[in-house]
Amino acid sequence: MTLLRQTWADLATDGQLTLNTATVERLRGLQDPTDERDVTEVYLPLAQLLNLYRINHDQLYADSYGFLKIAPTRTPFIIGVAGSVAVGKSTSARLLRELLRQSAGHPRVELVTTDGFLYPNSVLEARGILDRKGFPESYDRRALLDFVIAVKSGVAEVTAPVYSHVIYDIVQGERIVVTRPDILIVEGLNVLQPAPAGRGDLAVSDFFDFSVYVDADESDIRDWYVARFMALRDTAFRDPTSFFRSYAELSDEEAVWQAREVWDTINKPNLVENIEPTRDRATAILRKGSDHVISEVRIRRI
Ligand SMILES: Nc1ncnc2c1ncn2[C@@H]1O[C@H](COP(=O)(O)OP(=O)(O)O)[C@@H](O)[C@H]1O
Ligand SMILES: CC(C)(COP(=O)(O)O)[C@@H](O)C(=O)NCCC(=O)O
Repeated sequence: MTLLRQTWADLATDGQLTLNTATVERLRGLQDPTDERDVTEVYLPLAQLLNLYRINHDQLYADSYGFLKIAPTRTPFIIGVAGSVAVGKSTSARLLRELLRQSAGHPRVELVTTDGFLYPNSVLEARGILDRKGFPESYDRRALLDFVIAVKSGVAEVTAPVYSHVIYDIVQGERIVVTRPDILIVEGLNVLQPAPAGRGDLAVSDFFDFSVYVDADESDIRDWYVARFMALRDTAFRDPTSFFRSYAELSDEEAVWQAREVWDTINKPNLVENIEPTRDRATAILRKGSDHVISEVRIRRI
């Protein structure tokens, strides 16, 4: 079912849960105009719906363990957040993390981005796929799956590798540690992908209890990608350790050309071939207009 933004906003019943301007500004990504109104009108009802799913999930596990006569263990609720490069997934995932943390019982919520599971540049280079970063084959899917299974099974301490956009590679020796959260959010381009056909294997999406796809027209996302590239040229690309230092010297015209080139040869094909086809697998689709603002929400009913 598709709900226009106002109809969706009217579903919210918990006016207590909110985030202040400073928090929203801290959590939103570069060039992302998401504001407090979006939190109240879009993310608050979403967090409430998520909490309904979570309460039922916890009850189902408790009842099943009782039926099977096995010791009850706390099973974390897993949320996937998917969508194109530059669509604003990170903002959505961070806002949900914050809202869920504030909800009843103050659950422990962890957020992991799948870029940590990209193969290091040395491996991508050896396989001749350095220009396919973000495509399914550029990830160590087995390691990502093992990570999610370990968290879902309640392993006390699970670690994940860390990716840096600044050095454009996996950070050697750095890991993030996840210690038995109540909720795990897994955010990334390809998290809704099913397991490769014919292998009888599993995919991380098999472990999601709820999933969100952030959606917009490709031409709009391309414009946001280019605008963000221009903003990065004046900020992050100036960092002496940035892999993209040379981009900081590009003229406006050259920077637009370069950003479009990356979009047209990498991010658009990945969106069209791999990411967009997974959209209808999501429990909720947040649909953005050309102004980057969420205009409607689609909820999968089956
Ligand atoms: N080259 C870069 N340097 C620094 N930060 C970057 C760079 N590219 C992307 N980012 C940041 O990384 C985060 C994830 O970006 P992306 O994968 O495009 O997803 P989304 O825009 O959907 O959140 C964003 O917060 C973005 O601002
Ligand atoms: C790091 C990414 C693959 C996103 O990873 P994710 O966390 O979504 O798995 C992407 O932001 C990226 O940098 N792609 C490479 C092409 C580009 O520079 O836009």
